[in-house]
Amino acid sequence: MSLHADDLPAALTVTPLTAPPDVSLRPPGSKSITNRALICAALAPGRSTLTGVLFADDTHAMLGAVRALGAGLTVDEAAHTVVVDGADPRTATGEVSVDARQSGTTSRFILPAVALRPARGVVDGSPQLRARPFAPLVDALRELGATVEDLGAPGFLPVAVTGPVAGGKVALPGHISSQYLSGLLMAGPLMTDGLSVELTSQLVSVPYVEATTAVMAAFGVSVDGLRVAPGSYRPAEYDIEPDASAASYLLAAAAIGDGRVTVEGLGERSLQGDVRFADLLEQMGARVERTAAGITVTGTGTLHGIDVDMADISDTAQTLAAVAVFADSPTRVRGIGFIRGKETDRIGAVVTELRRAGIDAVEDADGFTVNPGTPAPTAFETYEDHRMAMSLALLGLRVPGITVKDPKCVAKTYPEFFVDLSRL
Ligand SMILES: O=C(O)C1=C[C@@H](OP(=O)(O)O)[C@@H](O)[C@H](O)C1
Ligand SMILES: C=C(OP(=O)(O)O)C(=O)O
Repeated sequence: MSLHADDLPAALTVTPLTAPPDVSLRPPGSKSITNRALICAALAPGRSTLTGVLFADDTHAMLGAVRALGAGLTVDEAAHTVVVDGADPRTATGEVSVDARQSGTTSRFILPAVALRPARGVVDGSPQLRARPFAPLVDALRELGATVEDLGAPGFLPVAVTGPVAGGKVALPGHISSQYLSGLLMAGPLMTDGLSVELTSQLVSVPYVEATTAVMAAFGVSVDGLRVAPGSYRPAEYDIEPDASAASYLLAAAAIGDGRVTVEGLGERSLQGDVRFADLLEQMGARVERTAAGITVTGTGTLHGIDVDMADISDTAQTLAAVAVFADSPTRVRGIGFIRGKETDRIGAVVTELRRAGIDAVEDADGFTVNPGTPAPTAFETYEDHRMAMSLALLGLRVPGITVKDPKCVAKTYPEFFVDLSRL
């Protein structure tokens, strides 16, 4: 049976490891970097070539979105390459519509870019995405001079936006999602007056904003503080590094399975904050080696619980919850109340599912506590959340009878997840 997301059954029982893993793997390209590079390339007049591209549901959503924006695309999935012929959206005509599917990044990055067009553009997504918060971005775009129509409940998708957006100064909350800020910054240089953002609350997911400014710099635009001067993007040849959030499952497997896993291509100069997940495994007792070429985690047979703020790297909180099950003391995760607004309420979901397996997990306003235990054979619900599926599957490496329902949901960011898991 193929373990690619397209071919998976309605429920998948994970085969426990029979020996400690000892492998070196290269996860697919970063979702976050792919979707940033696609936006910047689409806004850069001329031809850009992106290599190491992730092909998954979230990036297919972005490919469709930048096509609607006017970019020409030549896609070679087998070679992980996309050639982008960028176009200036400020000269576009005609109504467009974008289906962002389940993708937060696509929807939050494309909306400010669509607002650069002097014509109407509709942005919508799946029912799951329609339930995720958009109000701060809609409010900011209105303040910057765009017309935004609520086509559904105010503050949620779908919306229609008509530009051009003049730009200037805008106040933006930071505590709900960093994606609003990243999306505004990327459209910033094409706003008539440029853009200057003032955060009105503490920013979460900070490393993602650093990744945004790094990708913008590669396409010739610099961000000074949270200010972008009017200007233009330059086309570029851009190689996308592997996905650090995807890597968390593979590195966690080394710790859980008392083996050794190397993730290739995520060196010390990675743009992704989620590479710091390895630091947490180290704090728990695993051995970690970092080189320019990658990260190696070696399980030592002992894992201790930790108390950690994961506001910067919250996509790996569920991965940590799975590792914490096998520690010798409780793990407390803090600072991540905002992940209740992701694909699902991730705090509620992870606690509910661990408890379903007989693990004593406790929900808090801003995180959770996992008390270690031995999971019972369980069929886990996954809430259409790829990270629920990938994290809970890790339990099945150590104990028999772990089944993940709707495993296909990994297609959002990591269609080959179960293929790679089987290589352990
Ligand atoms: O900018 C990005 O690429 C992302 C930012 C994070 O979202 P929030 O800023 O909403 O926490 C993260 O969870 C998401 O998977 C990707
Ligand atoms: C939260 C996530 O994605 P997004 O917000 O881009 O939909 C994720 O990939 O875990």
